[in-house]
Amino acid sequence: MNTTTEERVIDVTDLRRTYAGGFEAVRGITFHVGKGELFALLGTNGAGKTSTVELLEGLARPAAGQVRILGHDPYAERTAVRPRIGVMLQEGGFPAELTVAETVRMWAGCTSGARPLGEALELVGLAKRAGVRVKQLSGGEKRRLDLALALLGRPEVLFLDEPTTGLDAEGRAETWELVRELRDRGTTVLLTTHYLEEAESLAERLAILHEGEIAATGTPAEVTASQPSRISFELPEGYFVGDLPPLAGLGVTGHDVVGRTVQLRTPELQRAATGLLLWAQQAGVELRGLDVRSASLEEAFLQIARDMRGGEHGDAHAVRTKETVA
Ligand SMILES: Nc1ncnc2c1ncn2[C@@H]1O[C@H](COP(=O)(O)OP(=O)(O)OP(=O)(O)O)[C@@H](O)[C@H]1O
Repeated sequence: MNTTTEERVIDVTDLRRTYAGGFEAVRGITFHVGKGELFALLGTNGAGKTSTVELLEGLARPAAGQVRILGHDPYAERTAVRPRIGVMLQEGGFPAELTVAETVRMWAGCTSGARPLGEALELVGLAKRAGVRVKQLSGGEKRRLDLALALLGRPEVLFLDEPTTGLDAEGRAETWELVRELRDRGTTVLLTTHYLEEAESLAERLAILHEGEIAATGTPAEVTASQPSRISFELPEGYFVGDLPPLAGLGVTGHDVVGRTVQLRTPELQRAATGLLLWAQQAGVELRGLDVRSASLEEAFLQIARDMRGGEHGDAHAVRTKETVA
């Protein structure tokens, strides 16, 4: 997305975060998110997602670099930024003895222009659970309560940290629908998630973090396009791999054979599939179990993580403590 500096609701430049002991969890990342855009931050465990999001939320000060949320420094200008953002943390940590309604009312007391209780609960499908104590909620219901609280002040910018963890398929779909509606009404959303299909389905753009750096960024289609597509099929009776047309000539860059199943990898899906099907037609054979597909975001993610591990350093990560120095 080509946004001017004024349109950038989230603007991150060469951001770094260092913990006590000198461990650098965020190593100079740059990205921006425009108004009404949904941007996903993905990464393996320990990649630096939470460390980054905490800087964006103004909970810690960067070691270097700059964050601007709605044009303000979220750490130094917290009072200007806080009322305009909604934060859904990974662990809500509500008092267990309070009911859902009491929890929302308590939160509303600290939120300017809070939505009415009924509206907040309706939004996340908890209206019928208003009188239930928090300790009796399921994991998924607690996530919805987290979301209701994040949405209470009608935020312009919404930070969602693993919003659908613990939700069943239906709950996840409902949350996705709600997040889409909020985005369509102009809310800017920064999402971190372990569910790659969640990012694929919701995000206009995303960044894959690995060891504190951005390993890949772009639209989901751009990120997956960087990975080879796959064609798999069963070798026809009486045929061997050597009987196939020359694979390099079809733009195939790699292949595996397991039993009689062949899997081809290619960055030129149309060329490879056409060549293979023409060959099958001319040979008068059927390619049973034929499956032709572009890389999924999940495959791209796993491949990027593997590639990055190839150039690993490791030692610098061994020594670290749990205190923030910056
Ligand atoms: N307070 C801290 N002190 C020292 N190191 C920390 C601290 N918090 C996080 N780290 C380290 O920083 C790195 C990034 O952690 P972070 O929690 O940001 O990753 P993440 O991408 O959010 O991971 P996950 O998906 O597991 O939540 C990890 O190696 C982690 O061990």
